[in-house]
Amino acid sequence: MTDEPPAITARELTKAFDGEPVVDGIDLTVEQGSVYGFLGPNGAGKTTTMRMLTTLTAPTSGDAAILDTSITDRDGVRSHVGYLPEEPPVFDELTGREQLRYFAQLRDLPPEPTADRIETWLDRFDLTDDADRRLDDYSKGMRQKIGLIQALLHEPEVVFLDEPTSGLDPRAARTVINAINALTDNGQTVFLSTHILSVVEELADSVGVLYEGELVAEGAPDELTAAAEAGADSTLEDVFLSVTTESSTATTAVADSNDGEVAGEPDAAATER
Ligand SMILES: Nc1ncnc2c1ncn2[C@@H]1O[C@H](COP(=O)(O)OP(=O)(O)OP(=O)(O)O)[C@@H](O)[C@H]1O
Repeated sequence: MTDEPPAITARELTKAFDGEPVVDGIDLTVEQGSVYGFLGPNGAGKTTTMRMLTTLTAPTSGDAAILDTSITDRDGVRSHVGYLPEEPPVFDELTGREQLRYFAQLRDLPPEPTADRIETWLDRFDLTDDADRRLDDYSKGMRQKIGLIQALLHEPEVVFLDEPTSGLDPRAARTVINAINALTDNGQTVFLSTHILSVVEELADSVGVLYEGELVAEGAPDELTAAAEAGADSTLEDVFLSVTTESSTATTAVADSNDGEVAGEPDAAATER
């Protein structure tokens, strides 16, 4: 389509702890302006993958790039990415507003537009009235919102979100989902890890399922569900369950990245990775 680089590429990306790979040679390509839903059971290696892609931990082997900037270039990658980890890094003794201003300073963001932007985000997430309360008085959901604003404040091209709706009430979760949609409208890319499959179904342009450190299925949500055993009635949950059981092998429906189609019958669609 264009010669823009992908937002994210990973080649044979591997991380081992004590010689045991927890992320085992994954290959990924995420196009700019898309939402990539990253699924997998607890302990599959999702957070470790995101930590590698955001330069918080170095791979044992393999390589990855954000917009053509290798993850070995920490400062280069940091300027392109925002990251909301499962536990947002905030200082309990600061107020919500102070935390965001402090983060803006750390990022060397220009004070004036940033101050306005902070107020806009606080308002959007219904936090204006609580912005001068200390973070140790915040609920989990409120801290989550501050963490999310922090990940978005510098308007990064690529945003990594680990369970962004965790702890949020339905209204706040809807605000986050709408905010994710607005990001992609703005050309930003979202790499979204969540266990809430309805969020992935609603938002993701493509989905990858990680199981025991390997990418066992990948494709557009409708392609994955079409290739699942239950056929037309399949849901992402069916796909998730079928590719993440002990008995499943790492041979599952994977969309052909060239033509976006899953070939043939469900069983025949199985592709070795
Ligand atoms: N620093 C570490 N040292 C040793 N093992 C680690 C370390 N960090 C993660 N692991 C192990 O790597 C595996 C993958 O963990 P990871 O947090 O990436 O999984 P996850 O898919 O994000 O899980 P969850 O959905 O529960 O958040 C787990 O077995 C975990 O115990």
